[in-house]
Formats: sequence, C-alpha cells, structure tokens
Amino acid sequence: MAYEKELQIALLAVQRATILTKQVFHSHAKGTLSKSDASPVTIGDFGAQALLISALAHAFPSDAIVAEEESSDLRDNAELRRTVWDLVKDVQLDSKEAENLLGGAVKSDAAMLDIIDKGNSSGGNKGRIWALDPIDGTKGFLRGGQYAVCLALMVDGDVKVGVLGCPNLPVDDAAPLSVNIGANASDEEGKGVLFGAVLGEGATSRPMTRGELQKETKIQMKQIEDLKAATFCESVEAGHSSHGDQAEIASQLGITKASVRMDSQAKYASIARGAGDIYLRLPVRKDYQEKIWDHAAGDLIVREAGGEVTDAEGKRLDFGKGRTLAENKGVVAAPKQVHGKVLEVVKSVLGKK
Ligand SMILES: Nc1ncnc2c1ncn2[C@@H]1O[C@H](COP(=O)(O)O)[C@@H](O)[C@H]1OP(=O)(O)O
Ligand SMILES: [Mg+2]
Ligand SMILES: [Mg+2]
Ligand SMILES: [Mg+2]
Repeated sequence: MAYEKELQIALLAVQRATILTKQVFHSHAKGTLSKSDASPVTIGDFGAQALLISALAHAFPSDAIVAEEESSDLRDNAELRRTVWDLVKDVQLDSKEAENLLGGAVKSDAAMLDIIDKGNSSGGNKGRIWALDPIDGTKGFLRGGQYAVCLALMVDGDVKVGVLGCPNLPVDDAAPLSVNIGANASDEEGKGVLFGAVLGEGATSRPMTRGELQKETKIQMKQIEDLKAATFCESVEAGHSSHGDQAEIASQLGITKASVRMDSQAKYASIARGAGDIYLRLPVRKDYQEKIWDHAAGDLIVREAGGEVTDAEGKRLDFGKGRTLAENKGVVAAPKQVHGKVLEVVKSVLGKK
C-alpha cells in the first residue's frame, strides 16, 4: 500500500490529539480567545496543534506544514501558556509502541511554542506539505456540537493522504443522521470515529481509541437514484455558507428533508460513509478565501468513497495555491452519479443572483 507509514502516523497523531481535545471539552475553562478575524481559538486548538506537529516533525522531519494556529497569543500570555503546557506535557497514547512512533512527549514549554510555529509554511505545489487543522469547527466544539481534528498530506499540490478524527460522531457508519447531530453532541459510549484515505486506495473508518489503531472498515457513499430522497449537510454558521442559496438549490433538486446542520469537516465524513448524501457550501462573502486545512482531508475522503468534490463552478479544489483555496469559491460534494445534476442547479441558482 502507498503512503502506509504516513497514514499510520497521521491516524495515531489525530487519535492522540483528540485525547487532549476531549479533556478540554469536558473541562470548565476552555481558555477561549478571539483572533484578529473575530473567530475563536481555545487551549484545545493550541494544544492539539502542538501534539500533531510534534508527531509529524518526529516521523517526517523534512516535510513542510501548513497549520491554522500560531503561538503569539501564548508567547504574550504566561498564564495561558502554562495552561496549554499543563495539558500537552501529560497527553500520551496508552500504547508505548504507538507513542514511540510519534516521538513521545514534547520536551518543554519553550519547545512547544516553536513546534506550534512550525506550521507556518506558505504551502504551494512543490514537495511534501501537511495541511492541519487542530480543531475544525471551534464554534461547534465550544457549543457541544461537531468538530474534527484534520490532517492531510499533499505531494506537489495533490492530496495523497487524509485523516479526520470526529470525537462526537457515532461509531456506526450506518447510523442515520439525526437533525440535531450538530447540537446535541457528546463523546459518550459509541462515539468517536477516525476516517482515513489514501489516494487510489479507498476510504475507511474505525472507532477511535486511546491507544493502538483499531481495525478499519471500508466506507462508501450511498448510491442514490432519486435525489428527492437525498439528505444534505451544511454549516451551522450562516456566515460560513449561504443557508438561503442552499435551501433554494435543495428545493429545485426536489429534496424535501430538512438540511442537517453541523460544524466542521464532519460533514465530508458523514456523506463519505453514506449517513448523508450531499454537502453544499456556497459563499456568503465574496472576499473570503477557504483555507486548505478546512478541506484537504475531507476532499480526499469523499472522493475515495465514490464522491465528487468541486467548487461552485465545477472546478476541482486546488490545494497547491498556498494557504488558501485562492482559485475556488464554494464547495459542492456529492456522489459521482448525481454530482453533475447538483452542480447544474447550483450554477443556475447562483447565476440568477
Ligand atoms: N466567512 C467564512 N466563510 C466560510 N468559512 C469560514 C468563514 N469564516 C470562517 N470560516 C471557517 O469555516 C470553518 C468552519 O466551517 P463550518 O461552519 O462548516 O463548521 C472554520 O474553519 C472557519 O474558520 P476559522 O477557523 O477561522 O473560524
Ligand atoms: Mg477549520
Ligand atoms: Mg481550527
Ligand atoms: Mg479557527
């Protein structure tokens, strides 16, 4: 199998990072700050990024990394730094062997800050670059909704490996999507899934553990013949994608079921395993450029599960343009056999505006 070591390290690193995010999820104080774009960041985001990059830097020291967060807020705030370090220093996998593959613990709080900043690559379409989102859907994480820990490896701009850790999704791939999955989440018994894909080799899911990897099962998008019966997923945040345009498109496709709203790339994972069918993300603001770490893993997992992912104009997402999807607007993800039809309606609805 291609990229076997990369997939194994990515799965273990994501699994380890979710031990930290779950700890923060259950703690009272999440250390939330507001970033310059008014989006939130928590001690969970910083801590998970430190653990993920530490593993990648150990296993693949010459690879570049594009990650969402940077350490300046921690450098400026000793108390916040101490809180993050108190979490990071103690998190480890239950399996010694697995922990060794990730290089063990981060050495010091100063090392932790430098590790967080190793995610500052400007990206591009040359060489090996990891794209990483320590907590995707921070608002969902804070709200007790869905969130995902996301890691993808690109080689020369092409995504080769994708991993999503979704602590609040049901383990059962066949569990139908409840409409309140994005609100009523928890990581109790039966929750927590690791999704993975390697280009050309299919997509899988497996229950999340605190140690060694569990055995995977293949996932596939649902074969839908009749779009009327489709379930479509969209963001909870109306500012992240246009609920109005998406409702209009769904209605023109004959979809009668209410949309399932949830945060994060859990949407890509949910359609890839056939729990939902279509993911629509149509721009609200013309000037917003989607970030590569918000899509790279999900794009590959959906395509490897039998789906097609394009932007609202029908172009494939181009991850080789830097830290953002500078050449794309919006996302349309659907099973291959119906993607063309969905795209046609997307173009027609957006064209009328
Ligand atoms: N105006 C926007 N349009 C689309 N996505 C956005 C916008 N602002 C922030 N995001 C990103 O959307 C992602 C969450 O998507 P979803 O709503 O589907 O869960 C987050 O990574 C968030 O980035 P950030 O991490 O900076 O908040
Ligand atoms: Mg994100
Ligand atoms: Mg994030
Ligand atoms: Mg964020």
